[in-house]
Amino acid sequence: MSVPAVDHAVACRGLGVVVGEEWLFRGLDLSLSGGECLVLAGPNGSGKSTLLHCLYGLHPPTEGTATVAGRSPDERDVRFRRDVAVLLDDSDLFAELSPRQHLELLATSFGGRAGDQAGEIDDALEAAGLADRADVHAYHLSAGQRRRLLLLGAVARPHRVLLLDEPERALDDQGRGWLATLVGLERDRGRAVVLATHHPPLLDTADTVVRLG
Ligand SMILES: Nc1ncnc2c1ncn2[C@@H]1O[C@H](COP(=O)(O)OP(=O)(O)OP(=O)(O)O)[C@@H](O)[C@H]1O
Repeated sequence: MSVPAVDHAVACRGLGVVVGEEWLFRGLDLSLSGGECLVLAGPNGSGKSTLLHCLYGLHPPTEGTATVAGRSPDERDVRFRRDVAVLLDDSDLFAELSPRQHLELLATSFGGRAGDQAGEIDDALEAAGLADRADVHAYHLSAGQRRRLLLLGAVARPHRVLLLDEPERALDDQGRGWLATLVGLERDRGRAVVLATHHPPLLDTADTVVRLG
């Protein structure tokens, strides 16, 4: 499903975060429209995850402003969550649900009817290389298979903006190729993507690279 491109899907002005007594980053200006991808790069501890937390309303900036999908980030606000999908460090699965049940749950949670998206779910599982694991409990999945399912879950939600923290983690070469395709599809559908990565080929998917640290 395509969504209308949103001008300035992400906009930050003078954003800064202090951790302890030091500025992790400061004076950060970002501007991203629908259909664009912004990649956050930088060494361990440079603040990439913290910046993503700011954009999802999980970490208040020390100074400056952030606007995401036209709102001040607040993950408790259902209107915000309807526009902003996320895969963060601590994103997790329901151990007792299968990949298919996870995606069905997401489909029905956001207004769809059970069964309506069965074909799309099959296609998504196939593309992610999870077709033969579609009906096993999530606790039987490998780390890379869990990561693939978490990514599928993030993009299965309605959203205009997608935030991804090191989405390549635990993925093999084939999985990283699938991830790059997924990010390309998101852009084609008019979504704005912000991702933090240590995987250089993902930098090629970027319209803008912001290096922290
Ligand atoms: N709430 C917090 N309280 C204390 N320190 C924090 C907090 N949030 C982040 N930090 C510190 O801020 C620094 C940046 O962490 P962050 O996870 O944002 O970096 P990163 O660039 O994502 O690193 P990595 O590449 O290792 O994932 C770290 O030193 C971390 O310990």
